[in-house]
Amino acid sequence: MDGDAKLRYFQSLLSLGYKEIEVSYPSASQTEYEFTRRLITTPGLIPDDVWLQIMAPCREDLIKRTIDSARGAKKIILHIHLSTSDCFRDIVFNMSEQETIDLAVRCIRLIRELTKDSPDPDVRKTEWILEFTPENFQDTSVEFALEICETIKAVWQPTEQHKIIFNLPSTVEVAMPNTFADQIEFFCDHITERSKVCVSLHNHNDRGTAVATAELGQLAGADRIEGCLFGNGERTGNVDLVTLALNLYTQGVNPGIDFSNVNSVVAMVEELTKIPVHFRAPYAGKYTFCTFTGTHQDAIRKGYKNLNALQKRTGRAQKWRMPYLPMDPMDLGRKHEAIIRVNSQSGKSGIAWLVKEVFNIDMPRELEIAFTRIVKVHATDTGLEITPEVIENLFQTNYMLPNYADLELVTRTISEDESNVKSNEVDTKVANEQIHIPITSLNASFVLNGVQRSTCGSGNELLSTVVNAVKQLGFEFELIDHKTQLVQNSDFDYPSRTACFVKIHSEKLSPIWGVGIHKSPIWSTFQAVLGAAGKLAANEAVDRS
Ligand SMILES: CC(=O)SCCNC(=O)CCNC(=O)[C@H](O)C(C)(C)COP(=O)(O)OP(=O)(O)OC[C@H]1O[C@@H](n2cnc3c(N)ncnc32)[C@H](O)[C@@H]1OP(=O)(O)O
Ligand SMILES: CC(C)C(=O)C(=O)O
Repeated sequence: MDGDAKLRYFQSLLSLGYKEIEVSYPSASQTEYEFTRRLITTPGLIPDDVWLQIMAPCREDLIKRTIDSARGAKKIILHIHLSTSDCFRDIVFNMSEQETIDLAVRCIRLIRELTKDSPDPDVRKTEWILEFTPENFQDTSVEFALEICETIKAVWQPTEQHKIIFNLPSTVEVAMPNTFADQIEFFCDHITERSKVCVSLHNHNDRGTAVATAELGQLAGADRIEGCLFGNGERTGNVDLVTLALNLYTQGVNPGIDFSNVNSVVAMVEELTKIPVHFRAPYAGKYTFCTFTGTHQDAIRKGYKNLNALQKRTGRAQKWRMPYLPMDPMDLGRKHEAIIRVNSQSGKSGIAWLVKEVFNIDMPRELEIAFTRIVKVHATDTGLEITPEVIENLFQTNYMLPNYADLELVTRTISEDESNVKSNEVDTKVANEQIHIPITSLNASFVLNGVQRSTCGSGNELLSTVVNAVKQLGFEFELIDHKTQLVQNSDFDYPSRTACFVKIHSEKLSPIWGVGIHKSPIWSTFQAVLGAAGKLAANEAVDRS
């Protein structure tokens, strides 16, 4: 990242709520040094309660340069690292334990002189905290780690107000989380002047257990954890701070970090680091709140129904209790609509969910089963995910009039029976199951696919009247089932619409469904019956040929 990108990243971390941010390795390059200077010298970039952390190896020349980069800062955590494991001491440094301690002591003495003991009052105005990392702590004998930390503490002389940070890393993760936790517990129990020590963890993910290791280490006594958003870092990365924070959140502990718009955090990190966040990353992945399989979709649909019913009954928000979804996606600024994804392994619940999203209708159970068969054949044939657009297309093609939206009512005369319901009441009256609107005759003119047609029919009530009117157009069929439903998108959706579901069959062919949706119950019934009759006739024609 260049300076501008680093600045944006820094500001994003601030807005999420982080208070200790490692911003640079000033001795590594001019870019790192200048970025540190830019943060410190640009007024207003660093809030008063935020600590800048800067990092250096245990080398005098590089430490001097690092401290120089911090001139004028209010609060600095100076982070020095030196490996303590046998493997690194032998192979990389060729130093004994005593030589390693001696090097550390020399460097900490130098740091004291250049910071809190400096003769320059301006340097002493900075609040200095020393952080020391015995690198490869997990692979270091815990006795030696303690010995070097005790020695460093004695040289630095921390206070309770400005504790020394001992940052104990699994630099390369080489053991199970419980083993690491035992090492941390031992360290916490044996380090002296514990109230002047902040025990910090720094976990890498080589065994894929960085989160578990950090959490167990914290339970074992650690006070602080270092990590990166989405686990970026060398090799398999550092511990993922997003997961750590939201794991706390889901246990009812406020992590003090705001991920209420997690998608924007993903976008920021992906843009600046050019490293994508995995689709299945905990909490933040694109698929985290998507379910592809039928039984999961069914359970979640029931979960939402249950939650909504409880909320309606009690008039207040309910505790999150949802199969398969560990937290409410809304808490992360994510949407419920994204939850159901349908493919060839989905069942009727997921498909019904999408139909509800697209048309706002609850299909009768038998129609759900019939439509699921159609969708699954399509999903298997194409091998693709079923999107709302595909659902809309399949549903219309199979159950609705072609271009049903173009079906225009030209004229309609209605005669009513003795109960004398006024005609404008008829249009707004809706029943949830069977509709019994007392219409006994109907003259309908309509335009379908650009062709003007008209028909008339009579019966005992709306449904039989419409069925007869459609039969007058030359269709032969018998009505088997019929349901009507109110379709209301929102409180403002007035007048509401009616969905009509009919199932018909003929002597030769198996049953077929038709669906109509219109603000007039008469017209939605007409659409449903005409749509099903037309489809049945088309199937018969195919059957004959
Ligand atoms: C576990 C971690 O992630 S620690 C963080 C690591 N981060 C970085 O290294 C980023 C910045 N690093 C750099 O810019 C450079 O490596 C520098 C400036 C630190 C050193 O650069 P150079 O002097 O050119 O050496 P180089 O990059 O080859 O590093 C290896 C040298 O550093 C020494 N070294 C490695 N770690 C440390 C340490 N913690 N303390 C002191 N010396 C160290 C090695 O022993 C080796 O010394 P040698 O040349 O005498 O054998
Ligand atoms: C320098 C330290 C903190 C480190 O990155 C590690 O040991 O993993």
